[in-house]
Amino acid sequence: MKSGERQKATTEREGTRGLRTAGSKKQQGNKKKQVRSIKQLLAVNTKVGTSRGIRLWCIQMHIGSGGFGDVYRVIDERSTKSPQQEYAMKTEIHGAHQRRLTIEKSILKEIDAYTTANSKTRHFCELIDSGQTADYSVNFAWIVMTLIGPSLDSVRRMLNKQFSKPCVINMAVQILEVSGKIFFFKI
Ligand SMILES: Nc1ncnc2c1ncn2[C@@H]1O[C@H](COP(=O)(O)OP(=O)(O)OP(=O)(O)O)[C@@H](O)[C@H]1O
Repeated sequence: MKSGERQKATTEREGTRGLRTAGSKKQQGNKKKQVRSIKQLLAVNTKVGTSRGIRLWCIQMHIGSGGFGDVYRVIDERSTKSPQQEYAMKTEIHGAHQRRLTIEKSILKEIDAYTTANSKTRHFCELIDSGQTADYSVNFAWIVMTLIGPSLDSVRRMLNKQFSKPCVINMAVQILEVSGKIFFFKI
């Protein structure tokens, strides 16, 4: 992340009030989840933004967590659009894996530049905003991107592990298309 982008975040909450500890008893059942339980999630209505940013992101809900970050549904509190457009914010607590979000951000930027220049169908999330905050007891870096639907895995579970044949073919075509693009980007 460039130094100019390392702006101090503005928040409407102070101290650690915007944070809550992640993990229920069930979540603490295995080793991976035990690691997650000591991390903290941002509470609903927490505001995150940069001092020079036009947008102020308001946390709506925690969508899920990956190996190195948490993902939230957010809206831009300063937007006058109605209905409010929803986005996804991925956060990363500063630590051993910090560079993963930086790498993800540069990949999204590169893809953005390509898709804008070539007006190609999107298969990737658009990078909307990014920043870093030190306003809470834990520092975290964040990116805001297009909000997409639930993962294929959760849809599969919702459908009792049954996809129709046309659906499978449609998914296969899209996966091949996106694989071709990833190859093009040499990611
Ligand atoms: N742009 C997005 N819109 C909606 N949900 C998202 C978005 N990005 C990620 N998610 C969801 O957030 C959760 C965590 O995603 P994340 O990308 O952090 O980890 P992952 O892909 O599951 O694993 P890994 O850490 O190995 O990349 C997943 O349930 C994913 O479906």
